[in-house]
Amino acid sequence: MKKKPIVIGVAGGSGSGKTSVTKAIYEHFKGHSILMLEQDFYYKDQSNVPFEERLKTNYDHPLAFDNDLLLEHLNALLDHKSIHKPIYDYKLHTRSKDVMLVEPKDVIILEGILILEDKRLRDIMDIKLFVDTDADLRIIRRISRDMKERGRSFDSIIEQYLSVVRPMHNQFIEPTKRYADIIIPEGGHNYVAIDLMVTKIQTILELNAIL
Ligand SMILES: Nc1ncnc2c1ncn2[C@@H]1O[C@H](COP(=O)(O)OP(=O)(O)O)[C@@H](O)[C@H]1O
Ligand SMILES: Nc1ccn([C@@H]2O[C@H](COP(=O)(O)O)[C@@H](O)[C@H]2O)c(=O)n1
Repeated sequence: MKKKPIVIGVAGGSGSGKTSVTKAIYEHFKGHSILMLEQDFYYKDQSNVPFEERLKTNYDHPLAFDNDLLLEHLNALLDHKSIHKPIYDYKLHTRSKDVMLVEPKDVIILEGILILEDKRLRDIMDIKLFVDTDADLRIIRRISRDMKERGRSFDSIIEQYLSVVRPMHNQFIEPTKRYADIIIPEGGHNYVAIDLMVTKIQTILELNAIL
């Protein structure tokens, strides 16, 4: 009988370095049986909402996400079935028309600002990480990334940060730190924490292979 895949959750504030940590772990096992599932790709579809309205959506509130679909997909992968993962477009603020076929794998890394907020998701995770980075570093990283990669202006990033991102972080994201098994300071360049995670995953995979 096939072993249940290992699910690792990587949470943390926007700009904390979640994606960098996730990619570092993923790269280590690349070519092996591992996949990444980004909660951001499961923002609710807004293709029927006018663009001007999409600009006003609160993307840092738990209700912005379609966690039901995320859960459905996770359960399918745990059942060794493939899924059609949505693709998210940060410039258009909605899902793209395309989807991505994702085959089931032995290790699933689930990454997102609010993945530890939903008990249903927490209960599926074998290891829960929280990437913990000070707010000043997070906003500096976010400005740089959102201007380069997400088509945002400096003014729009600051306005969104002060009105939504910061208060939602304090209300919903920061409190989920208490659910984490491991807290990783500073994110993507914390090679000690990344190496520890890689070793842990390797051990679980080796045990699964012999048991
Ligand atoms: N430890 C770090 N030091 C400096 N920059 C970092 C570090 N970790 C991540 N970054 C950079 O900060 C930005 C946001 O990181 P990212 O991993 O996308 O964060 P998140 O997924 O939590 O929003 C990226 O441009 C990334 O290259
Ligand atoms: N249309 C959107 C959707 C999301 N965001 C912001 O993305 C952040 C989460 O992604 P990270 O990679 O930074 O974790 C979240 O804080 C949203 O504000 C957005 O700006 N526009």
